[in-house]
Amino acid sequence: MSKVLIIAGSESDKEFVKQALNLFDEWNVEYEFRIFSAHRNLLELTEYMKNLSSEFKVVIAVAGLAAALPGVVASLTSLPVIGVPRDVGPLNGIDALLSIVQMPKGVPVGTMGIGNHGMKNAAYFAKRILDLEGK
Ligand SMILES: Nc1c(C(=O)O)ncn1[C@@H]1O[C@H](COP(=O)(O)O)[C@@H](O)[C@H]1O
Repeated sequence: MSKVLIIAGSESDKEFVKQALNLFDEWNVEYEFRIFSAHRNLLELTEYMKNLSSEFKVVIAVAGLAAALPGVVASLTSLPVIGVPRDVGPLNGIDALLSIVQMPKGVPVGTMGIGNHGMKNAAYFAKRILDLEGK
């Protein structure tokens, strides 16, 4: 069974991420949800990504503020990575968006919009990627 991996930067992102998890539950899409911060737990994140199961076909990486996480995840896998900028902090997600969207060449992150719509669209986009397998 193909699965989606969702990684968020903090426990404080959990409720936000739930919007995507609810959609996956509704669609019977399998997923794993993990919390890792590139800033705070880089070594653990790297170790986890090194041993990733081949069941995963796409990764969603969610972070607010200075959002290094999606780019770092994209540097550690050849799977498609969808980045979601969370609308937190004094800049309301503009900081996270700019951290995610301008990746150096060769390390792409498919960047969604800021906030709730971006989180839900990440689920829709991941589902489209999984659906390619049956086509
Ligand atoms: N942007 C990052 C990264 C990272 O990019 O590695 N790690 C945590 N964070 C973000 O910091 C915000 C506040 O986190 P805390 O509530 O833990 O202080 C969260 O939205 C998280 O995604």
